[in-house]
Amino acid sequence: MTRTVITGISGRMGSTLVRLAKAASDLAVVGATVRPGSPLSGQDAGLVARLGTPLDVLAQDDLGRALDGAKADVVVDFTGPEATLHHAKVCAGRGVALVVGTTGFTPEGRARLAEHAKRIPIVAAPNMSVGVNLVIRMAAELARVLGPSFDVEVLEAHHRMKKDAPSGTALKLAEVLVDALGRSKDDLTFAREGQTGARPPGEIGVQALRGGDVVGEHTVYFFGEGERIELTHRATNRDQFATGALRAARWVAGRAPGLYDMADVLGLQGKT
Ligand SMILES: NC(=O)C1=CN([C@@H]2O[C@H](COP(=O)(O)OP(=O)(O)OC[C@H]3O[C@@H](n4cnc5c(N)ncnc54)[C@H](OP(=O)(O)O)[C@@H]3O)[C@@H](O)[C@H]2O)C=CC1
Ligand SMILES: O=C(O)C1=N[C@H](C(=O)O)C[C@H](O)C1
Repeated sequence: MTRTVITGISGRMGSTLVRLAKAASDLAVVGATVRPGSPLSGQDAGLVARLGTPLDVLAQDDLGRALDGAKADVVVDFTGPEATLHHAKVCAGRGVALVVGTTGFTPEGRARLAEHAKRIPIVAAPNMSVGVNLVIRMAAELARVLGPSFDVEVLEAHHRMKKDAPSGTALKLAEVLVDALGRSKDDLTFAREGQTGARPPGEIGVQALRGGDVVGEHTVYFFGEGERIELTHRATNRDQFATGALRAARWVAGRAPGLYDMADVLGLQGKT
């Protein structure tokens, strides 16, 4: 049984995680949190996460309090960059493993997460869907084989409430495409406007759409002469993100300290 604490349980991902963790026979939800000062603090986590049934675990507005006496193996965190970095510090101080789905970290934030991972095992990935992680690998492979004669563009679409852009997944795709094509981060173009001139060779475009209730869509375009390849993943609900995160939670509990990603969890050969 993996004893699991879930943060941000009133959120879109937090509530999905509580529902799927409760349904899993090998996971026990032993703690849950909401934002500090939230009026939901002290209420039953099942009700906060809109399960319709109590969970007999009270939501706390502080991760330390949620961990007190919980004997947790792992914390699963999909909140926001600042909250996640605070949670990573708390987990590192208590020797509890961590799964991070949060996106939108600055380079400094990512470095702080890596520092905490010297003390505890952390799985961090901008997209926990198995399908997306395979798409990321396929994109790298296509880029390597097609080479520089194809123009590469990444397009993502998300719901109107998403706070960061481009998505963490689009940035990960951009990173693996840069590597596969032997380019540099300077080749990434995040917006175009005005007299941009002809497309520079080697440019990799990354564009973001926002609107409605789009769960998450990513397409990598490979535009060639006389042909075009489009590699698309469309998420139609959040369950596959949560299922992947809970798989990561089972995998990371009890591991050696280190910063792991979903490729490690899924046993994919070599990192992209
Ligand atoms: N890796 C992946 O597969 C995926 C990653 N994500 C990422 O996950 C993150 C969350 O997304 P989503 O669920 O849609 O966002 P939501 O805004 O729906 O949920 C975030 C939740 O975190 C809560 N929160 C904020 N600060 C704290 C804190 N200090 N302690 C506890 N809870 C806190 C918020 O509370 P309040 O409502 O009171 O503000 C909110 O309930 C984003 O970064 C998103 O990009 C999303 C989907 C998949
Ligand atoms: O905020 C979201 O919703 C999502 N965020 C992740 C990202 O930034 O890549 C993953 C997913 O597409 C949903």
